[in-house]
Amino acid sequence: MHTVLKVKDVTKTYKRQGNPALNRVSFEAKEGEFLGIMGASGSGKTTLLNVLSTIDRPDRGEIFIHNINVPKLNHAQAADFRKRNLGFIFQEYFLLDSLTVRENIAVPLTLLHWTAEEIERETEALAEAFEISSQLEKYPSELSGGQCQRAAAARAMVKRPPLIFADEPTGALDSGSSRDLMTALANVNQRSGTTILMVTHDPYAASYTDRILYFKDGCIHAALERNGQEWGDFYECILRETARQDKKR
Ligand SMILES: Nc1ncnc2c1ncn2[C@@H]1O[C@H](COP(=O)(O)OP(=O)(O)OP(=O)(O)O)[C@@H](O)[C@H]1O
Repeated sequence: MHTVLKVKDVTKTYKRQGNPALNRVSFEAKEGEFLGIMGASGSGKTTLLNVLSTIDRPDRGEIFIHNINVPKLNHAQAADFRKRNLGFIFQEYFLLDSLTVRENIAVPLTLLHWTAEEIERETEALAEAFEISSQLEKYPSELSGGQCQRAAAARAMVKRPPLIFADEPTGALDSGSSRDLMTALANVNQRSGTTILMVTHDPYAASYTDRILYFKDGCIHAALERNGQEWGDFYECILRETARQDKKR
């Protein structure tokens, strides 16, 4: 498997902050890997997502996405790089209210000037994968929160980017909607080979990943790997490790 993301010695200190928000962080993610990032509030997870996704720059260190050292990109190059290579899923869905679900999912492809046929094919394939085919002609205001988040996930994946960043995707969902989202996300991840890096406080959401990095004080403090475990066994491991990390705070 190729390495899609390589993070080497990444350090970031905000102005007027004594301690670094990220302190010499190094890790890799392989093609098709579903990687979870967990850790207490203030441990550096959002800062990590921001520097990896070219929204912010590290002070030191290297971040290679498909062999491109992204902190070296200028503003315009970074914007173009994001448009072509990265997908985003946030806790808030950020769907456009005036567009139908079909149009919302298609936005990234329209921006990349795909043909109408390609757009229709890919939009419908992703809608099916996220079980919202029957909602395609509706507007976001007519959907449940879970359906909105699955539409947002379909939009993030429709251009089949090599790397998706998900920031607390289940944060606003009830348990049933979380399960539907995570099941679909994990299925599409396995089928498409897209690498997903997901920040979450939710052990249930994390139980769908292949590996979890626990952050503390800007460093990777512990790691858990699924290693072929059944879902329930991995979920228990995560609950135990999360409790252990909470105690150490
Ligand atoms: N814009 C900023 N300016 C100054 N300090 C910041 C800024 N953003 C974050 N920090 C500090 O950097 C550290 C890491 O914050 P970060 O938001 O990355 O943590 P987090 O793990 O995402 O927290 P949460 O789970 O609450 O979102 C914290 O000490 C925080 O106070």
